[in-house]
Amino acid sequence: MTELEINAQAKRLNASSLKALAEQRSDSIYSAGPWTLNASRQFLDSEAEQALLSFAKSQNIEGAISALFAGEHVNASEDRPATHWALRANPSDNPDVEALRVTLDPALEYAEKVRSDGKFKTVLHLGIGGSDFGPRLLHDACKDDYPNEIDVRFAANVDPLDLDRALSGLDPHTTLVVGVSKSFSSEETIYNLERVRDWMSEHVGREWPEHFALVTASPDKAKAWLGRDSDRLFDMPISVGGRFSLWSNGSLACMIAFGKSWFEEFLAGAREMDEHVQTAALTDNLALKLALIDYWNMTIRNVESGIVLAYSNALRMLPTYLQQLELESNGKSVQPDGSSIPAKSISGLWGGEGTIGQHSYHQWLHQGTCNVAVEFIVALNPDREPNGTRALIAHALAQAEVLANGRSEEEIAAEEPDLDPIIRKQKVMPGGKPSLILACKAFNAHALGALIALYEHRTFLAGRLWGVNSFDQWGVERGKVQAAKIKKALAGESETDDPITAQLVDFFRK
Ligand SMILES: O=P(O)(O)OC[C@H]1O[C@H](O)[C@H](O)[C@@H](O)[C@@H]1O
Repeated sequence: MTELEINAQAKRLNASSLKALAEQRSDSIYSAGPWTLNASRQFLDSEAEQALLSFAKSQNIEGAISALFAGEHVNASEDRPATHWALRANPSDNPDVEALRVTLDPALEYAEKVRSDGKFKTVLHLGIGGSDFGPRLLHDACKDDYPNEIDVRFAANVDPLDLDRALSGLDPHTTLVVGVSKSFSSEETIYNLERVRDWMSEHVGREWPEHFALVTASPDKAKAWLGRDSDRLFDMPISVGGRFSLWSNGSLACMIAFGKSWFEEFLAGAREMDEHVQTAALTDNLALKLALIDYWNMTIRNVESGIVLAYSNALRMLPTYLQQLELESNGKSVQPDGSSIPAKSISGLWGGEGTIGQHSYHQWLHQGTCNVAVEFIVALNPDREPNGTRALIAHALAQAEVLANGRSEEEIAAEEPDLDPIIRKQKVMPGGKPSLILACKAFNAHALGALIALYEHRTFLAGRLWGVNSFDQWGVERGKVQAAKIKKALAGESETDDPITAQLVDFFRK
């Protein structure tokens, strides 16, 4: 099956009504662990789905799943496996898996100790990118439902205000700083660590290293930074990419806040999803289903923007988290062998929290001219106040229905016969906007683990369909190099090559 043949399927379905297609596909419901996907409202029918599945097989999608879990070097450009899944695996006979799994033990033990000691009242997490988004998401998603007495704060940006805000009102004597950097060289993290070191040593003197726990794959750099060895240096395996690292000791701050059993529940949810992805038939594999829909919408149907709407206050950070996971993984245009990919890869991805966005950008979703695909994540907690919860569900379902079915001029005329015809035209909702609904009726750490693992596998499988290596990120390097040069120019120590940048440097220096 080629892309051309799939394109022919899209052409065939182009003029179809999404409402009619959805009614034909009302059995497009798939489950894995605590999550259920309703995928009815897509421009698909069984013939097109069959074509997509054949395409996936022609890309050896089954081989990709096996290769990931066999620890093959799926990250070709860095000649490494991608082993995030091993951190959540059951105890294993495979020594490589076991070696990764046990890297969590010292940090979990330390977390329990901090919890029982009671010395630290605040944990300040410093990291950026994959060393920040994951722990931030975990903390925000769980802080209301898991008993915790520790105030966890985050700072990531090199903008000094970020750390100023995080430090505001903190008592250094009861603060533990958790510094997370796989490379131990990200400028923002080192900058923030250095500022906090100064702040800490000003207040606690030579005891300052006792207030730091560092998580890294570069322990030598961390030791050099601390000026000594420490039993609070925790490992981040080199084969676990930054954006896949929330299963690692990178989540130490959350381990301390919520405890070992919480973290184990989180890992168990991911493990359940890993098992599903490895054992489900391709037709029922939730991660593959989502990857194929991404390929269909973004590559074949030219969707310009993928929108993730979290109908869950607990998951309000999810769109930001997914931007790194999906765009850093698949925002590429070259295959591992150096040749260009045959077609367009992932579209832009953004989103927000429902119902908040309904009072903002949903106008654009409903009546704008962009080709969008929307994803509703409805994650419920049965213990919450029922009227609000019912309203939350109703709004998610209403938005999905209106996006798909729209409201025609005839319908408006029948419902509002006295309406000025000019206004009537402006009230038309074109509809035909596909969406997915991913729902969980009892959201907790287990469900969160399953959800993130699902997105990881979807990202990897979609990357395979697009022909890219989802585990490297060469595109982020050049800007860092240029910034280092420009910083010198801003300090008056050198010139910049680019005339426009030089002009701007001049502007900021005056
Ligand atoms: O954990 P670190 O080595 O500090 O890296 C932090 C982040 O920065 C890099 O630029 C990458 O884009 C991310 O993938 C990574 O997660």
